[in-house]
Amino acid sequence: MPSSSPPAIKVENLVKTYGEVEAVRGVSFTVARGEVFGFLGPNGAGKSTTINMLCTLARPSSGTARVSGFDVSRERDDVRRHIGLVFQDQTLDGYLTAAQNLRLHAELYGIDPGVVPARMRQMLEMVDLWDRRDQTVATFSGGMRRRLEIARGLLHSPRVLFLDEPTIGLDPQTRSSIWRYIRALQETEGTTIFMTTHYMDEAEFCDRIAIMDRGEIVVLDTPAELKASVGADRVVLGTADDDAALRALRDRFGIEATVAEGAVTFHVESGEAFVPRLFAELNVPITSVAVSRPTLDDVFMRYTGSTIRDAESGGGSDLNRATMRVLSGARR
Ligand SMILES: Nc1ncnc2c1ncn2[C@@H]1O[C@H](COP(=O)(O)OP(=O)(O)OP(=O)(O)O)[C@@H](O)[C@H]1O
Repeated sequence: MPSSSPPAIKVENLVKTYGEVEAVRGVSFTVARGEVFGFLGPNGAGKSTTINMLCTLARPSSGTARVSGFDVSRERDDVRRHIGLVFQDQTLDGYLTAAQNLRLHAELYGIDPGVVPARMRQMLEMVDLWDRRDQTVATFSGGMRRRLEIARGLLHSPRVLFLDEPTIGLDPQTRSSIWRYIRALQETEGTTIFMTTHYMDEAEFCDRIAIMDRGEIVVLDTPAELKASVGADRVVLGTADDDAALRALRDRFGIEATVAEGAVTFHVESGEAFVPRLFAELNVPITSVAVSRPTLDDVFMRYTGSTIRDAESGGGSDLNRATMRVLSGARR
């Protein structure tokens, strides 16, 4: 990347307060051009508020953000021209056909009419809706609508595409095809993708992930580095004599293991490399062995204190978090 080209997104000390609630508490990060950037966090963490500021839908209380080189407060129209949005609230017109929805969007964005038909075809083919272009959207399934929204969000060749939970509620097949489009886009058009998701398996596909909690970014790195930061692999052993295995692990390897759920359990840096040594040196018959690497679930748990599923199901947490924020703000 030439040094003269600005990053896709550059955020510095961005703050958003709603009355007493500090929804976003001074976040800073940079997203490189062409990157697929994942934004995770429990409900009420401040993800939507941050995205809304980046998309010029909400004004920052303080701090700065530049998208594709343009300031979100002072150059809103320029920002808007260079971004695409696929949000959770559906904004397709059900009475119009797929093609009509896209044409409307092309007009709103002032796309050169000469290039519209070819671009429409390209996008509709990418999301496998070309054959359905003349059907009304009201007849589409949820997955088809979402695919059409993605096609529409891309019609004007945005530099940065914001996706808010693009695959929520979709079947695994549609989810994986949406990911195929996202990757294809990144490769063919160099589009930067900024997305939120609650699916940890999808977060794995991101180049980098930021985890937000209570208005702050608590960690930001590649999925691999994040998992490495959580630490050691977990090894679960079935043995013929657990007590003897615990003693042998301590004496021979200096490992303090425990018996959990009927199996000898411990953590080591590199589980796979360790297993052959176990078989060779433990001197206690091993009946089963399972090694598991830290997952992004472990990462989420480590940095937010809850699993993504618990975080998702905690319906009342927004209010609690807001209250906590007010209280913690008041203490400062
Ligand atoms: N318009 C608003 N007025 C008042 N408070 C708001 C407003 N929008 C968001 N908040 C508060 O700001 C905090 C952050 O909300 P936000 O929607 O950004 O979180 P989120 O991480 O996107 O959550 P979710 O995963 O549930 O979408 C919450 O406490 C929320 O109640």
